Formats: sequence, C-alpha cells, structure tokens
Amino acid sequence: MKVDTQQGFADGTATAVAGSNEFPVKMDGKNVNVFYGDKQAIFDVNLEIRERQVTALIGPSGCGKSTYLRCLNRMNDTIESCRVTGLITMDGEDIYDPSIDVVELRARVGMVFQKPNPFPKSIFENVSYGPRIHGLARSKADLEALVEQSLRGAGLWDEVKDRLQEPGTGLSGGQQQRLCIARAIAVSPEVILMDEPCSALDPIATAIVEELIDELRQNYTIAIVTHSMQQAARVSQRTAMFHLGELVEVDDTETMFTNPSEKRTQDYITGRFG
Ligand SMILES: Nc1ncnc2c1ncn2[C@@H]1O[C@H](COP(=O)(O)OP(=O)(O)OP(=O)(O)O)[C@@H](O)[C@H]1O
Repeated sequence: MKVDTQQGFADGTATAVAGSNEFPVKMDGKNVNVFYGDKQAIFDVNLEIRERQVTALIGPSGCGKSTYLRCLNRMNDTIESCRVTGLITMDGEDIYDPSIDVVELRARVGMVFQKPNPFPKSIFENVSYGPRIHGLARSKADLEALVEQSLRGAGLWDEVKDRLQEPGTGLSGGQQQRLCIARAIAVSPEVILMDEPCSALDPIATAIVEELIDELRQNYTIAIVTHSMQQAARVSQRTAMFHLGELVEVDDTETMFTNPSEKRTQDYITGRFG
C-alpha cells in the first residue's frame, strides 16, 4: 500500500495524514492464541484492524475466522471452554484488561450475525432497546430521533417508517439484517463486526447490504467474515487470509486478489481448496 506521508508520534504510533492511503490502527491483535479446552483454534495471530476501512477475514471452513472475530468484542467470553491469550487493543487499550466493562466494550464493538436475529419485539423497540439501556437518549423525542437516524443509516427507514410498531420478525430476511445493522449502529459503536452477514440473504438483499457496508465505512471501522471471494473483493479494502488457525497473510484487498504473496492464498482464492 502506498503511503504519501506518515507522521510518527512519541508513543511509537503513526497516524494517517491528509492525502495518505494509510489508515490508523483501530484494533490490534498481537500474538493472539485461542483455545477451546485443550484444542487450539488460533495460533499466534498478529492482525491490525484499521480505522474506517473494511477488513475481510477469509479462509476455508474451520480456519478460525469467526473465533478471531469474536475475540474482538470478547464474545468468546460467553463460551466456557474458550481461553484467549496475547494482547488485543482498541485505540491502544487492552480490551481484556480486568478494568474493562464488557457490556460497554460490546456497545463500542457491535456485532451483526450470520442469521438475522431481531428481538421478538417491534421494529422501534429493536432499535431503541440499546440506546435505552445505555442511557443514550434523554427524552422520548431524542429516542425517536435516534431510531430514525439509525434506520436511515441502515438504509431501512423508507421501508419501515409507517410500520415501526410492527414486529421486526415480520420483515424480509434482508430487511431483518438491515434492522440488526440499525440496532448495532443505534448505540454509536466505533467498530462493527460482521460474521457472514449475507449468507442467509438472496442476491438482491446481499447487494443492498454490501452497498450499505460500503457506506458505513465512512463512519465505522468494519471487520467482516465472508466465504464469498467476490464479496471480500467488492466490500473490503484489506483482506486477511486464515488457514488452520494461522494468519497466512494480510494485505490490501487488490493485492490479495491479484498478486498474493502466499501460495495458500492463491490456491484458496482460485478455488483450489476450501
Ligand atoms: N464453541 C466451540 N467449542 C469448541 N470448538 C469450537 C467452538 N467454536 C469453534 N470451534 C472450533 O474452532 C475451530 C475454528 O472454528 P471457527 O468457527 O472459528 O472457524 P471459521 O473459519 O469461522 O469456520 P466457518 O467458516 O465454517 O464458519 C474449528 O476447529 C471449530 O471446530
């Protein structure tokens, strides 16, 4: 990746400057290992997730993409047998530090799952729930404005504005996934993790969500797990290739798809394995 100018700081970090192609690091994994009981699923992974970019995690089934993604908002904490070692930071702060409030972390690092999973409540309540429990709205009017803003941000407002009190589960699959994205952005996250967000959607709904992801990167940092090489190529600026729990390589997406350094990446993207 070409960098025009880069400025170093006393603490060793570097940040992007105007005209640069480089983006600052938002989340950084160093020597990350993940175990399920005795079985190791991630081996010594070092991976930066850069601000206001989409980073795609690709690789054959079982290579650890979802496991790594879940480390980034400590969703793995909910799996009893799971143990994470190494250092994962957000804005330089260790997200596994005992002083970290995990609920707050998960508001800052939101997640959208493979299967749309709206709450069995109204469209309005699906979006307003997070802001209410995090105390983000001071009045009913505030809350309504936030719901509208989030639904607009997810490209869903025009389709649902006249049926906000209807159940979220009554929407189409693609609309439900955008509702889940609205729910995620309603709490003003900094990072959004997406675990195969289009795998349950038809091609039209997929195209709409992909377009939305491209818009969302103006305001959010995104990491997405995908099985679709076309999707990784379409939506991401950086791609990380995993195999058997190892990070094979990471580079800007164009390079990864045209001139990868590693044979395993070449073989995977050309469909020779996986
Ligand atoms: N809850 C769990 N308990 C035990 N082992 C698990 C658990 N979740 C994942 N694993 C194991 O960890 C390894 C990595 O799985 P993971 O789901 O992260 O891979 P993946 O690349 O996301 O796969 P896929 O593309 O099929 O979703 C696999 O061997 C899997 O069996």
